[in-house]
Amino acid sequence: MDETKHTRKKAEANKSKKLMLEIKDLRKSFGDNHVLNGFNLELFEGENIVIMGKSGSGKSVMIKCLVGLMAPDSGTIKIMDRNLLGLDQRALDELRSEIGFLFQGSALYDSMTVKENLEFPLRRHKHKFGDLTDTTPLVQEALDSVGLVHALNLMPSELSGGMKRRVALARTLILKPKIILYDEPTSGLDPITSKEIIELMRSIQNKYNTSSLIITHDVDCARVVSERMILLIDGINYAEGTFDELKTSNDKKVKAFFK
Ligand SMILES: Nc1ncnc2c1ncn2[C@@H]1O[C@H](COP(=O)(O)OP(=O)(O)OP(=O)(O)O)[C@@H](O)[C@H]1O
Repeated sequence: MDETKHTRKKAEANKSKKLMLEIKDLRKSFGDNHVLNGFNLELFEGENIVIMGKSGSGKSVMIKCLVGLMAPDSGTIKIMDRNLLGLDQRALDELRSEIGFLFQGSALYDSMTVKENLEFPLRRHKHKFGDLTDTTPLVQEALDSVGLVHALNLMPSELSGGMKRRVALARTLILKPKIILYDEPTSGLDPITSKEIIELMRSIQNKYNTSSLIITHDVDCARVVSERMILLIDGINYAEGTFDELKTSNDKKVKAFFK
């Protein structure tokens, strides 16, 4: 099928889907450094969007605005129909439990077992599950989703880099988030382990029907996990489309990402 038709068809299909996240005209400057100059994004239920941008292009600034860690200068952010920028701390905390993060720095607590690491978010977000007397079923389900049930009682020091990343992902999944934000999910991993993590991201999307925003420089990762991609250039969504559409673009700035 012709790619333009494909995108149009996809856009039409999206119309019937639930809008999970909407960013409109997001702007953020630090003095004369205009980082975000009107960034827009729509993320639909069950969709994976990859965001690529050069180092310093504003990906982290955008994510920080998205999770309420940084206030934008202007623009709107709606998460599941709730206007993020108007929420008080309590409402923000509740909304955060619907969003899972897999950040580069999302390290495990070294002094805790895998099980204890996974129990941690359950305690922080009691409003979602109440006072659980037995966390084991939830911990096991999350570990099962990443193929690591056998690691329940291991310490982080006993895990490989890839296993640590999987446990971090399980710790994200335990709250059954509707949206997952991945920041460089494959960085620092060897190609085979990267491939495993990428496959896992797809299987999680299929199993939980999550919507994900994935920041990555990894072209293979982008190809496999994304329904759509956004290139963040000059503070805006400079180019948007499927992997194949962007890869075959004639625009110089777009081409640079696929070399
Ligand atoms: N708190 C801050 N104060 C001043 N400038 C900032 C602040 N945070 C980010 N910046 C600036 O905003 C710009 C974008 O930074 P950001 O960290 O979002 O880039 P990035 O796209 O995530 O880069 P990388 O891929 O290297 O992580 C940079 O010029 C950075 O110096």
